[in-house]
Amino acid sequence: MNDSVQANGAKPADKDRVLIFDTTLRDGEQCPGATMTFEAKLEVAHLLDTMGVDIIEAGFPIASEGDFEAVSEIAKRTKRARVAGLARAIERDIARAGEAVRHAVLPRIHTFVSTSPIHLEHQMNKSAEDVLEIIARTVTQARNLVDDVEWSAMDATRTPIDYLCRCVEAAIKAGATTINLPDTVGYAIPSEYAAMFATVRDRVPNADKAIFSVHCHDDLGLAVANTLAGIGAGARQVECTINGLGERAGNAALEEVVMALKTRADKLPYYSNVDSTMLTRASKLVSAVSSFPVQYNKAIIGRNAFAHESGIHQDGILKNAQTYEIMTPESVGVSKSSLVMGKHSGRHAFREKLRELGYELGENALQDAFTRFKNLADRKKTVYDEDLIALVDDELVSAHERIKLVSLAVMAGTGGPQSAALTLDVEGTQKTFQATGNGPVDAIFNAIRALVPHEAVLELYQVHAVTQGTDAQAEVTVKLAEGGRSVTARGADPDTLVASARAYIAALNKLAALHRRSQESKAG
Ligand SMILES: CC(=O)SCCNC(=O)CCNC(=O)[C@H](O)C(C)(C)COP(=O)(O)OP(=O)(O)OC[C@H]1O[C@@H](n2cnc3c(N)ncnc32)[C@H](O)[C@@H]1OP(=O)(O)O
Ligand SMILES: CC(C)C(=O)C(=O)O
Ligand SMILES: [Mg+2]
Repeated sequence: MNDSVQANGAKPADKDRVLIFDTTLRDGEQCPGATMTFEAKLEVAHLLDTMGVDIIEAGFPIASEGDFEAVSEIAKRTKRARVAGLARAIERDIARAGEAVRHAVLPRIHTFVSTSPIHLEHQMNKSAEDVLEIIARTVTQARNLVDDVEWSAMDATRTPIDYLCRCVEAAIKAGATTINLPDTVGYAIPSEYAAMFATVRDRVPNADKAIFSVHCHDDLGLAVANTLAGIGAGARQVECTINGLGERAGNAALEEVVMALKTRADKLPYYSNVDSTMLTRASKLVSAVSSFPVQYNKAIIGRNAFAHESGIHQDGILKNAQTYEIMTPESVGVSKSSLVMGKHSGRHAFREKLRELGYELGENALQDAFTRFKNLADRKKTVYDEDLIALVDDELVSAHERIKLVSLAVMAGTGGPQSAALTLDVEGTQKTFQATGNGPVDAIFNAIRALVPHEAVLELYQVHAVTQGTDAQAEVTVKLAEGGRSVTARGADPDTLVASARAYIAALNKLAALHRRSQESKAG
């Protein structure tokens, strides 16, 4: 239930309540490729009912047997919301819609007819006077079936205002309890859409007998802006869809409208009864069942809506989330903001991320790991947690080692022989060697053998990708055996050859450490 409080601390009045009419299952399903199964529709309707949507437009019962079945089953199962079925201004459509919603606790028939000259002439082939008569007849028919009838003027925003007022008056006179003035083709701009509502509400003598409704399409990307403008001009029902699913560019997105009202209650003193913490869940469900992916940067529920990669923003978020977030992730059902590690990230976020992963590094180790991370991020599109773990593990091991990799350049390809120019830091002294080999890895290992002569035998060499993609970090495992002892070590890097060198060097360091320890114990 609504718990919103206005900026001045007062509870909003009933007259400021905006009814949320969800048409995901009707207008949303109308967009190419979004067809949902019967079971999926029941699941979506259940969630909409639970989250506090006021009216669920469950389908267009005349469209198909399946649509009829879905509307009637949703009508039977829905506990709190009204359930609407859509019908053209045609007797059989209205009868079918009435039949489908009749078991609902709160049934609604939503009937519509075109009012704009272009639709009347080219689609309906009817005169303006014909349509006035059709409105009176069909709304009366619907009202004889149910008490709650919504009438829509299809293409209202391209309809001359005088004629639109006559149609609205006729619909209310015939018993319509909700009047919807849709921007069917997404043509309106906010000031114009608001003016249409203001004029109709002002001029139509029986306007106070109906609730006015907005229904906006996003052809110009203005669906939500127009919706808010309509509310400002007195509309108290909003028709919208989860994820903005709908005809062509879609309908006004429910989550955007709900959160705009909630977040900007100072300028938009209206409220809805939708539980906003369920928005993310609803979005995921609709995306899954309609097979429509949600764009990453979609407002409110896109995966980047509470994700931050740039260092300056991450630093701000860590200090106080309100520096870069105007609503809390919890308010839309996301557990917390995420800090995404990438080439734009800074030290504050890097340290915090490592803490989350269980690492507490000293200043120098952190600085070294950060330098390697930046290097990695420059070469790799996404730095996953696993990449960081591999990188820091590697850093922790090599920090105490006597042999360190300084640089590596490899010549590989079909020409052969492959060669590797390697520089190592061996106990504080840099040494370089260029070796050839039977393949680039062999060349690298030969160079290491030349720089750090040893008897150890390579028993295992294995490569695998830490994360997915062609830019994934490679993790190489090397096993070396010497004098009855064997050690296994790993090296990670997006470059498999560098990872190979790191792994071999790490194994040598381990062998040396073992050797040192046994010498010490013999001496002690
Ligand atoms: C803006 C909107 O979203 S409107 C809703 C759009 N949604 C849909 O169309 C989805 C479901 N539609 C359907 O399944 C089918 O179109 C049906 C069952 C409704 C009708 O199918 P058909 O009888 O084969 O007609 P078809 O779709 O080809 O043409 C539409 C007919 O409805 C008429 N029509 C369109 N809107 C209305 C209306 N509001 N009131 C009365 N007649 C209308 C058209 O003029 C056309 O009539 P005609 O056959 O006399 O030329
Ligand atoms: C059926 C009506 C309300 C509609 O979807 C529109 O006009 O966009
Ligand atoms: Mg529509």
